Amino acid sequence: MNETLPAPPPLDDLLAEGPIALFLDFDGTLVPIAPTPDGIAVPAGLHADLLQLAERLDGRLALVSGRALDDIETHLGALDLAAAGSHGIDRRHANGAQLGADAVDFPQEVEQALAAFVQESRFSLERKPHGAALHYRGHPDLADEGMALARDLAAQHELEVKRGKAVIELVQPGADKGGAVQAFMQVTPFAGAKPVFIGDDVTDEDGFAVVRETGGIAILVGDRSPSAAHFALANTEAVRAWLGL
Ligand SMILES: O=P(O)(O)OC[C@H]1O[C@H](O[C@H]2O[C@H](CO)[C@@H](O)[C@H](O)[C@H]2O)[C@H](O)[C@@H](O)[C@@H]1O
Repeated sequence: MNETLPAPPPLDDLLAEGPIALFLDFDGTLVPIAPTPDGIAVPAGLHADLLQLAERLDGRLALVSGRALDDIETHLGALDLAAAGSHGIDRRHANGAQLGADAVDFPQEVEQALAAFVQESRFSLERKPHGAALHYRGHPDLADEGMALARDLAAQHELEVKRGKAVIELVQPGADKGGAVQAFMQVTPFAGAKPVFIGDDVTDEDGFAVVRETGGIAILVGDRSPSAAHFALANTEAVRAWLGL
């Protein structure tokens, strides 16, 4: 638990002050971190609980994840929620309609280069339509090698590198969670509400920065310093309890 950040006020208290728009990270926020991306244990009824919460917020709830949207659907079922996947660049309204421009596909030659690289290494490759992730959980010694490769490929193909928990990712320029929050906050039903962003990873700091700049509330899950968050919750269980799930 972050010792310098206080717990957020109860959700009911925030709602009593006015409408809020809730932006929720997925891994490490709603679902505990697991050894592999497919090995997560999704709490029973999570999707139904989120739908109920979204209804309570008049639809102002969006998932904002590093995962691809179709990957999240393999774990939650067909999404009836607003969501932004692949680090926020692939955005959808709750009815499934695209929000903004279509996200650009990940270059095939980069995916092939990564696939060839992981065959000869202890990394595992997560393919996404708009990015790719090199996972090295359990092998922290691989981080420098992974970063060197990712930086090279990013420079050659005009991509960007993101680091997360035991993962190095290549993404399209502009893929960041802050951009997703800004995009949702311009449209119904989010516009005019106070944004609240909850996330655990360094990639969530982009979302924190945007809600901070726009008078919202940033909530860190776990511990990290520095962070732009105002408040902290200890873990995914504390998040679900705070949300009333
Ligand atoms: O933005 P998020 O929803 O938090 O997604 C961030 C990345 O999460 C996943 O990787 C992380 O979680 C895995 C399962 O717990 C874990 O094995 C891995 O070490 C973590 O980095 C996902 O696989 C990535 O695509 C997301 O970008």
